[in-house]
Amino acid sequence: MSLTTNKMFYVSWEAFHRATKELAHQLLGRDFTAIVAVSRGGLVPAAILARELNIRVIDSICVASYEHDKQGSLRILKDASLEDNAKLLIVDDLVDTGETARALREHFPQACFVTVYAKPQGKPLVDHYVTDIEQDTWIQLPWDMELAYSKPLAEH
Ligand SMILES: O=P(O)(O)OC[C@H]1O[C@H](OP(=O)(O)OP(=O)(O)O)[C@H](O)[C@@H]1O
Repeated sequence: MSLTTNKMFYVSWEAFHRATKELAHQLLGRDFTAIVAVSRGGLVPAAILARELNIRVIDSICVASYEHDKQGSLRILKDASLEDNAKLLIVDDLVDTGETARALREHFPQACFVTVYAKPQGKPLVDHYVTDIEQDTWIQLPWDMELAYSKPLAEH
């Protein structure tokens, strides 16, 4: 993910849960036998989708992006042990530039790739998503935030 402006989209746990359940509605009736969560961001939506769609075989692929010289490529720290096939559901929280999604699509060409949030650049790479987010907006996910005191407006 890259932050180019300070536009923020704050997501509460409830909002994230609701959006992921909407994603589950889109996928209902499809015959998925297993989920691969893209760690780390995909772990939470993968758990929610597994519950809603009654999928009990869950695996993960652990990735990190190269930050300097090899920008754009992805390092696989741990691969999934499940074989690529059309009944495999690959889950991530969001698609931004699409670099992660592109690499995962190459890795799992037959699988269905879904995210909860999608920015315009990455959107064409996902099969299903729920919420559009502008490219220059940073998505603040609930596990990256905590409750904090907010000063009354009159005191600002
Ligand atoms: O479309 P892209 O530009 O590739 O960005 C999307 C990726 O970025 C986030 O992961 P992040 O790199 O923040 O790692 P993390 O999930 O382990 O925190 C997110 O979970 C996606 O996997």
